[in-house]
Formats: sequence, structure tokens, C-alpha cells
Amino acid sequence: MSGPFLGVIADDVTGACDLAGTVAELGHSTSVHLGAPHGDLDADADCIVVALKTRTIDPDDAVAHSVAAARALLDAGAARLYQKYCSTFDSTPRGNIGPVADALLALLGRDAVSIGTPATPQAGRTQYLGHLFVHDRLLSESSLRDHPLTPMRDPDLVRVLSAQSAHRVGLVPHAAVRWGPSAVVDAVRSASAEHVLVDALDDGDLDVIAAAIDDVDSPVLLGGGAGLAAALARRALPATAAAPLPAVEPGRRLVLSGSGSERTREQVAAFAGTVLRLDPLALAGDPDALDALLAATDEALAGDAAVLVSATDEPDAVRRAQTELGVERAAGLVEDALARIAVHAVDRSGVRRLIVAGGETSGAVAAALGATTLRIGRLAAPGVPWAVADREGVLVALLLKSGNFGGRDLFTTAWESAP
Ligand SMILES: Nc1ncnc2c1ncn2[C@@H]1O[C@H](COP(=O)(O)OP(=O)(O)O)[C@@H](O)[C@H]1O
Ligand SMILES: O=C(O)[C@@H](O)C(=O)COP(=O)(O)O
Repeated sequence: MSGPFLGVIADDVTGACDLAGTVAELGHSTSVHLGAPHGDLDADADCIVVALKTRTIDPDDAVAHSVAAARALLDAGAARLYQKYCSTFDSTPRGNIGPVADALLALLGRDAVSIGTPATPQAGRTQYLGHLFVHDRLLSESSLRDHPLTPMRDPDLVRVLSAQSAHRVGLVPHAAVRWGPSAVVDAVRSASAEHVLVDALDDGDLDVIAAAIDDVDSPVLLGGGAGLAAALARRALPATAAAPLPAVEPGRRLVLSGSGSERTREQVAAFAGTVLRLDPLALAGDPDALDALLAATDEALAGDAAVLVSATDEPDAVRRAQTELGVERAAGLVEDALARIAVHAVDRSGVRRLIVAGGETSGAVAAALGATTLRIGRLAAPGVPWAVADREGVLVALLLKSGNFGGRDLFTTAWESAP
């Protein structure tokens, strides 16, 4: 194969790792670049992922970063562009899935069409008649209705995307998918829309969609969660063997949690070691609070056991902090504090293995560590691969965990698969 079969623009770093880990597990060499690329990308990989932090920022900025990433991916020879968004379609009322999809479509030409689905059956995400289900609940009845930054209250994705996009949004219903690839191609054509969302209930449906894409006449922008990317990876033959992960020296272990997700709340509750609480209201009210937390983290890390620093809280408590501080300031305080703790822990306390829970949180931590690329390794759980980052010559193992992913005991068991 010449050049990467897939160039991915991911709207957060945990989503990038989710997709990269899933594709790598299928035997493809996969590289992850952090932030909008300035130089050339690694054109040798089968799949190149650019991890942005564009899910909740201003839509114009999200578009600018995403278009820059897409251009770099096309320059690297990517055969197809893939817009990775969350399997729960996390977005604000202003976007950013729609504005970014509109801009990427424009990059591909006047008659381009976007075809996508957030369905990721392995994670319990399915789409039926345009409605997104999280396990056995509609999106709007799942815990995502209370997400701290992107509360999802409408399960009808055609309606959600239409409100974010200047283009028409159409649906390929499950009935067409069940008939096979050529029925999907016909349904895409007759949808007469620039953006087409496709129903999928299982991996077999995703394989049908992946097969159909080859027969669509127009240039195609792909979109979705890790599920459709995995189906594309199953069709592409691995061309380049993945290099083994470099060894990370032994060191201390730290878990940082800024996720507001239900599963992360369970993981925090199940953690058996020392837990240090990070409270945005305390940080806002006391200029010494962060230094005190850094000192407490150092002290707790002095033993050999893993330590957890957590801002994760019940939705009511998060809402109280947001009401008092504003949503952005509350999030910024938590993200900045956890990022500073990460840097301090690596530079001063000998931490070499770090689990970070939450996409926005992971983006802030990865940026503060100054990592530009991630080498993707083994999965600690579906959608959650270990990665290795280089911080000024020091290798650090990172598990950047999507909020709702991983078993309840992940913060205890994940170390077993760490590099
Ligand atoms: N106790 C809290 N109060 C207010 N905001 C919080 C609190 N804990 C976390 N946050 C913010 O909520 C957001 C959670 O998003 P993210 O890290 O993507 O995880 P997830 O998507 O799993 O909830 C982050 O911006 C984080 O800083
Ligand atoms: O597609 C998914 O569900 C994940 O890859 C993802 O993007 C999750 O985002 P966070 O929960 O914000 O980490």
C-alpha cells in the first residue's frame, strides 16, 4: 500500500487514542500527533491520527485547527480523511461537529459528501433511525445528558447535526444497511444531502458501510467514532508493521481524574489507595490551595503505591461549581491544576506511569507535558491503549482514558499492561 489508508482529525486526545488503539490492535501501524501539525507528518504509518482539543472551543478556532490538520494529512498522502468525534456525539449547541464537517467537506471539493456514524457497538453505542443509543438507553436518557461541558439532551442526530451545519443532513436507515453495500450507495445518493448519517447496530453493519464507501462516486469525508474506523481497518491490509514500544524506566504511578463521566465516578469510588480531592471552589478561593495539593501529592507518592488526584464529582456538585465560577473558569481551574500536578509529578517526583481520565483533562495534561507524538501500545481496556510520550528526553507511559471507558477497577488493573 502506498501512503496511509486513513488520516484522522480527532477532536480530543482520548478519542484519538481510542481510534488509534483500536486500529493498531488490528495490525496497522498507527501514529498519533498532538496538536495542529507544523511540520510533515509520519507518512510511513498505515493510519495517522492528529489529536486536537477542539470539542468545546470557539467554532472558528476548531475549524482552523481541523483544516490545518486535514491539509497536513492530505500532504502526507492519506487516502481518506476521517473526522473522529465522540461516540456519544458530544458537542455544544454552537458545534463543533457541524462547522468542522462543513469546512472539511469544502476542502474535498464542491460535490463531496460526508458519510458517518458514531455507532461503536463494542462500546455499546448504536444508531437506529438516526437516534443514538448508549447501551439500552437513548443518548438523552443516558448519563451524557448531564455532561459538564456538552450535555446531550437530543438523541436525534439528524436534528442535532442540522442545527450545527449550513448543509443538508440526511439519513441512511438501518433497512438499507441490512440490504448491503449497494443499497447503502443508493440511499446515500437519494438522501440528496451533503452530510449523511448511517444507522449501524453491530460491526457487521459497519463493515457494510465501509464496503459501500468505495463505490460512492463523490469524494467522501468519513466521520464517526472508533467503530467505523475499525471497519475500514478490517478492509485495509496492514502494510507497515508497528515498531515495538520503547521501554519506560521504572517509576512512580499517578492517576489524575478530571472526568465528569458516570463510569469514571465508579472508577474513582473503586480506587483503593490514597485519594486527594481537587475542588475548583477551593482553588478559586485560596491562592495557596494548589501548592498545598502539590505538596500532598508528593508526600502521598513517597510510598510505592499508586495515588489518585481527583476532581471528579457528582453532577450536582459540578453544577454548583459551574454556577459559582462559570463553566469555562471551573473547567479551566481543574484542567490547569491537573496539568501542573502532572508536570510536577514527572519532573520532581519520579512518576513514569500516568493514567488520566477525561478527554479535555487529558488534552490539558498532554499539552503541559509538551509531548508532540504518542507511540501507541497495548490496550488496557477496549478503546484505552497505553501510549508513550517523550518529555524532554524522559519517556512517560500515559493511559489517556475516555470518561466512560474501562472497567470499574481500571485504576487498579491497568498497571498490569503498562509498558
Ligand atoms: N468538580 C468539577 N467542577 C467543575 N468542573 C469540573 C469538575 N471536575 C471536572 N470538571 C471539568 O469537566 C470537564 C470534564 O471533561 P473531560 O475531561 O472531557 O471528561 P468527561 O468527558 O469524561 O467528562 C473538564 O473540563 C473538567 O475540567
Ligand atoms: O468515541 C468515544 O466515545 C471516545 O473516543 C471519546 O471521544 C470520549 O471522549 P471523553 O469521554 O471526553 O474522553
